[in-house]
Amino acid sequence: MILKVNDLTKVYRNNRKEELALDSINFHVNEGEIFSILGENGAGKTTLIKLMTNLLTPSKGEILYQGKNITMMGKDYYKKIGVVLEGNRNLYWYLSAYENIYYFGRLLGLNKNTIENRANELLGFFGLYNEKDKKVGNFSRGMQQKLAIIISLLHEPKILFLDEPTLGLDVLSKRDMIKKIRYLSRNDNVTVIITSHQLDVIEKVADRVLILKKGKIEFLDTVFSLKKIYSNNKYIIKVEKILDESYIKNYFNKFNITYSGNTTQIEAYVDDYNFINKFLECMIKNDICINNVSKDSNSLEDIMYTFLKPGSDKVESI
Ligand SMILES: Nc1ncnc2c1ncn2[C@@H]1O[C@H](COP(=O)(O)OP(=O)(O)OP(=O)(O)O)[C@@H](O)[C@H]1O
Repeated sequence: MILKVNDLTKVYRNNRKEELALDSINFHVNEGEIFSILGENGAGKTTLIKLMTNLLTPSKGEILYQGKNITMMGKDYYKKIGVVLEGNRNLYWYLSAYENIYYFGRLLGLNKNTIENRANELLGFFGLYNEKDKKVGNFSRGMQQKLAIIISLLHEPKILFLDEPTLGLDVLSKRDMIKKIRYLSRNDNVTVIITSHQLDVIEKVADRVLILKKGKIEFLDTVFSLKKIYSNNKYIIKVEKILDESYIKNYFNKFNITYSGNTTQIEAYVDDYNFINKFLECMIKNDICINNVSKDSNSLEDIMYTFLKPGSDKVESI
């Protein structure tokens, strides 16, 4: 375990108004894991990240880094963490990539040799070595994002905080970024704490997800168990005949139908596969051609949608 969050509470006080942004939350982060923080707008993600990066102080509770309170650690804690909260906005656009690295490296207290060695290694790793002398203002969004991450990794932090690292990236750059994040975690044992509204990214990259709702923890476990617990038993059946809704109702309680030409596609939600069997038997008995039967598991996005839907307190079956 690298971070331990105990009874963490944050109350904002403005003009005599109080806003409880985080309400006594407890969790830990394991060393080397990719830990993702999710939740709807206003759930408390930014507040939590700001507390974990020591940019805010808790109203109650504490965060321990390897057993030490991060508020007490002060500067020592900053040596352990790398933070990319606003991506490219941290960079100087009129300086080259290398000049940016050098400038921030010096601010981090690193000497010239260390910066040079580390810069060459990281520029190579992120595929930016040949661009190192170009002005950052001429960089694409993906290149700027990579450079911001390079700078945050210069001092070899143990924990890397990434806020929306793939926002605005094209498909290729997004995949590349996912690969790099996984490499950092798996090969360099960097703990990555990541927030993103892009759930396809989280699904591919995260080991565990913490879902916040109104300042409380709604769920905390692996992506795998989130999907296992909350995935619906949805089956897709395609048959070569136009079947009436009233007919399908004999077999399934919850379903959607779409028609195309002479085929009917049924999305059926069942807890018991026997209902599918009975339906298929009937199709065979009546000489109706079955084109497809498949099980469709929910994506993380589907699951989050049910979490965040107004009025939903728990994930429900569709
Ligand atoms: N400086 C502040 N003063 C008062 N209230 C605040 C402040 N910052 C955040 N809040 C409130 O705290 C709650 C949590 O906000 P936070 O920004 O942490 O949510 P979030 O999950 O990061 O949202 P988003 O996805 O929109 O960025 C919200 O109700 C918000 O209005």
